[in-house]
Amino acid sequence: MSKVALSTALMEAAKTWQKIKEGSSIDGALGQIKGEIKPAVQSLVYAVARRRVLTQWILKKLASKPPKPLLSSLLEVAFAQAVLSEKKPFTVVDQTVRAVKKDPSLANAANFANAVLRKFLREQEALVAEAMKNDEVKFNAPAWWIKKYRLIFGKDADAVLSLQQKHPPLVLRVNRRRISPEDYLKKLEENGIKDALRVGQDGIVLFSPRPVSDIPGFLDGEVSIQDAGSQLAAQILNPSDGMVVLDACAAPGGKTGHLLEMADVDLTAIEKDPVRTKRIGENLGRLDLKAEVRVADVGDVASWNVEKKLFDRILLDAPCSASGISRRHPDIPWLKDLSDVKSLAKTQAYLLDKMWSILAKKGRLLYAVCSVMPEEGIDQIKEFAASHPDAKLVPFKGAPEGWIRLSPHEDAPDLEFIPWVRDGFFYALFEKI
Ligand SMILES: C[S@@+](CC[C@H](N)C(=O)[O-])C[C@H]1O[C@@H](n2cnc3c(N)ncnc32)[C@H](O)[C@@H]1O
Repeated sequence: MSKVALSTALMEAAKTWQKIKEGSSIDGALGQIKGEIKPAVQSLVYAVARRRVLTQWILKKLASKPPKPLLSSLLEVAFAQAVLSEKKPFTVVDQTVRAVKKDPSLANAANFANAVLRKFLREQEALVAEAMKNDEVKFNAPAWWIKKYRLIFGKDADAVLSLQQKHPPLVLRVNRRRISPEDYLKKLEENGIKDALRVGQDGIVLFSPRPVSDIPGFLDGEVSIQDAGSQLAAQILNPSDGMVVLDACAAPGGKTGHLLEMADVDLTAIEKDPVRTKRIGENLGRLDLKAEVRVADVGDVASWNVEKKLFDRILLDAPCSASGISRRHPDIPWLKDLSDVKSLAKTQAYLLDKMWSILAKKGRLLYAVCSVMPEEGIDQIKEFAASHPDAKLVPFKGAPEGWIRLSPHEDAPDLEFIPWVRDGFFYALFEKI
C-alpha cells in the first residue's frame, strides 16, 4: 500500500495533466515525476486522459465561468476518478477539496470546488448520458480524428474508435532462443498466472497487468513487452543467419531484439535520439544479444555508413503520427494534426528513398509505421513504387499484395499469423530487383 495521501497524488496528477493539455506527451510529463508517488499519479493521469473530452465537457457544464487552469485540471482529474474508479466518489470529493485547501495558489477556491464536485455527484448519470450523445466525448477524440477514421474505416470506424477507449492488454514476446511460447505458457501457470493466451507466432497476452519485475523470466530475457501487431515487423522481414541487417529507426529497440532473437545476423541499429538510444542497449543487455548501435540521423547515410555497407534486410520503422497506437497512448489524437501527418509523410518518403540506396540487390526492405493514416501507408508506398522501378512488392502471410494495413483490433483468440489482438500498423515489404 502506498503511503502517499490521495489529496497529494490528485494535486500532482493535476499539475501533470496541465502540462499534457499544454502539449507535453503523457510519457514526457510523467517522466518528470519520481519516487513512490509515481504509480498513483500515473494511474490518475491515464484515467483523465481516457476521459479527456468528457471531463472537460462536464466542467464547462457545471462551472459558470472557467476556473484557473490548475483548478480546472484538478477537477477534471477528480471527475475521471468519480466516473471510473473503484474509489468511493465521496472520498474523491473530500480529498480533492483537501488538495485545493493545501495549495496556496488556489486559496478561496475550496467552497467552489466542493460545490461543483457535489453537484457532479448528484447529476452524474444524466450529465454523462447527455455528454455521450456527442461523438467527441464518446470516442474521446477531436473532430478531425473522428472524421478521418470514418473516411478510412467506413462502417467499421465506430467499432475501431470504441476499441481505442478500452484498456489494452499486456502483450509479451517470447524469446525463442530461450524458451518456446508453449513452455512459457506452462511456466506462467506454474507461477499461478492463468489468464494468459497465445497471440500470433511469438506472443502471449496477459490480461492482468503487473509490473515487469513480477513477470516470470522477464529480467532474465525470456520475454519482452511488445504489442502483437508490432511483433509482425521482424516476422515479416524474416531474416536468416549470416545476413547483414539494418534497423533504421531503432529505439527503444523492441524490434532490434526480436530480429536478433530470430537469427544470427550482423545487425546495425541506428537511432537519432541519444537518450532513447540508451534503451536499445538496456534491452539488448537484458536479452544478452549484440548489435552495432549508433546515434545518427539514418538519412544522412554518409555520416554513419562509412564502410558503404549494403544491407540484405532493412527495417524502416519510420517516425509517424502513431495513430494506430492511441489505445495505449490516449494523448496521441491531440499531439498531432493533419498537417503533421503530411509533414511526417514527407520525412518517411525521404527516409525510404535513402534506405533504398543502401539495400543490396535482391535485398528486402520492410516499411513499417504504427499508423492507419493513408498518407503514411498506402499512398506513401504507391508513390515510392512509382518512383523506384527497381522496387517490387513481395507477398507475405496475410498480405497477397505485399502490404497490409492493420486496424487496431481485438477478436476471438486464434493462432493466425495476423494477431487477433493488436494495435494498428501498416507494413509493406519491398524487394530490390
Ligand atoms: C517508431 S519509433 C521506432 C521503434 C523501434 N523500432 C522499436 O521497435 O522499438 C521511431 C524512432 O525513430 C527515431 N528517428 C526518427 N527520425 C530518425 C532519423 N532520421 N534517424 C534515426 N532515427 C530516427 C525516433 O527517435 C524514434 O525513436
